[in-house]
Amino acid sequence: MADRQLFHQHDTTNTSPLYLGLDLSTQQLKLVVIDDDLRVLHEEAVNFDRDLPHYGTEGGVKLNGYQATAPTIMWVEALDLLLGKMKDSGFPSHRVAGISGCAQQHGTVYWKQGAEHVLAHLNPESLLHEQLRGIFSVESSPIWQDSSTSAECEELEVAMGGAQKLADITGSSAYERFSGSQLRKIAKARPEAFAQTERISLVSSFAASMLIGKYAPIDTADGSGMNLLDIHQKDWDDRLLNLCGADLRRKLGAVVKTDAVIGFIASYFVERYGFRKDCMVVAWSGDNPDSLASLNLRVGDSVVSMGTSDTLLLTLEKATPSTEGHVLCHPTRHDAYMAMIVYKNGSLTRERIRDTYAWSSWEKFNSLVENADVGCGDRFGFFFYVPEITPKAQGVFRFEHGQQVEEFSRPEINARAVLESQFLSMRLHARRVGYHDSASKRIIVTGGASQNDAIVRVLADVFGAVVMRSSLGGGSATLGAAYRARYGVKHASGWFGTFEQSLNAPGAPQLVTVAEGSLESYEKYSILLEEYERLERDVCRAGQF
Ligand SMILES: Nc1ncnc2c1ncn2[C@@H]1O[C@H](COP(=O)(O)OP(=O)(O)O)[C@@H](O)[C@H]1O
Ligand SMILES: O=C(CO)[C@@H](O)[C@H](O)COP(=O)(O)O
Repeated sequence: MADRQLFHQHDTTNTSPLYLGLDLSTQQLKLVVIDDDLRVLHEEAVNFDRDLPHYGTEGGVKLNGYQATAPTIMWVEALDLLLGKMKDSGFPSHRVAGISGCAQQHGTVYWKQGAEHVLAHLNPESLLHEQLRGIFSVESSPIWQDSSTSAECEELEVAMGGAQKLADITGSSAYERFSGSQLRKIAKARPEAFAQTERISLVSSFAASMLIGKYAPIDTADGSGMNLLDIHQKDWDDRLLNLCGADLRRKLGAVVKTDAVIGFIASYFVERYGFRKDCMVVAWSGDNPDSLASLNLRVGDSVVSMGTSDTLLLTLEKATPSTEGHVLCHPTRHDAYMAMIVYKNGSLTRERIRDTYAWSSWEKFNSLVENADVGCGDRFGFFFYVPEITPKAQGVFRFEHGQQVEEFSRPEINARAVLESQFLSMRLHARRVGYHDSASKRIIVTGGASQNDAIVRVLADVFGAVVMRSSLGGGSATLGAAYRARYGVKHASGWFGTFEQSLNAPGAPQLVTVAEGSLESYEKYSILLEEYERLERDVCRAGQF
């Protein structure tokens, strides 16, 4: 897919535009280059644990009990490392007409007083992390894996008149990882640091700020993951701002539509990496909204993204939030919304089972999955190694013939049990955010684990669905960002088609069927789902946190 040779032609006559999409996700910073026909020319990535080991992260994160953070400066260093790799590969950055990006959602970055001045005067002779070290008032950014703010969540819900009232405004009841409760916690626990903070960014708008050399606005889609934005008015809710910290309207800045052009690339990148001065930067968003943007979906399609987290995404024509799951502003349609359910125990939990029961090999894991029966012979597992979001519970619980057991009598069954459990949970909870549960629907899979055929076959069986993958591979959030970059530039240059129309180009991804679940499997799993739902209630009681 990525043809490095393209960058070695030194063809100065080729001036056709290129677009970049970046994704600052949990474990890595990724980049994709597309041309004006939407063809993917190149992909690159920096993995935090492997390429920046001096920060000592595991899976890009530092865990301390319920707290989960990432060193903000690590993300800064990653950006130069990535662009340095691109430069070394002969990448013609002078052809880049537009850049956009996305990031893991909910995490926050705290810029000290005076930081914007530093951003505006970056010296291309030294690296970003050398210049930005010390300008964050909180040096470890709380991220989406954090579950340390239960008290603040309760305070927010009580103050707003209940969980449903909060969801009616912001699209979600209070969630520990959402930025509002995280801000309230920092404002209370570290008042001096909070007072010294000039600007608060999401991870997405923080990365965009480096690119434009000034504070970048938060976009409506990623802003919907904060418990602070009124998703109907598409503006901050002042009552919530006041509850979460002083002077927040100023500290958060304005909110913009996700397709807004937010500025031109900063001179640092022009001088150090050869970008052209008029390269536009389009608002950055969340990685899940950009996964949705990367796919030309039909009405009724669902997306299952299996990155570090697992998520289920749907387009909604109307916002009817409940206390389960999330409703976000849609990234590419101003009149629509997206529903989202999120699981913390996604890829890392599958990896843990693979390492324990399948000799750390996906191949062996897959053969264990394929050799086990539907329903694992009346066995169910709940694998919440880290405190789970959906449902709110922690711990590992196994049931064999209705009885709770420490370990299955056939331990190798864990491989299929973890997948069945994850997908039964999605089917159960998806119904509550607007998914119409019936067989033969289309599910489009994205993210690292979507490349695994055995995993997607179980997904197809549990949902009785046609599971499809993009012909362009697994990392679709970067691609969504690149498509938005291209659309934003075209729009700013006077083209008034819709985002969906802009995807009508020769290199647009094709959806390829990778697994087909049958009506028979759908019905079998419908019966298992009733037992699963009952057990889940017990697990939630036993695994409270
Ligand atoms: N063949 C595979 N089978 C199952 N999971 C895989 C496979 N290849 C990669 N993964 C999973 O993909 C995850 C990374 O997915 P990715 O979408 O890149 O994550 P993120 O965007 O959160 O950094 C890894 O944690 C890994 O477990
Ligand atoms: O918390 C959420 C969404 O609500 C997560 O989905 C994060 O956005 C992390 O994304 P990945 O790194 O797993 O792609």
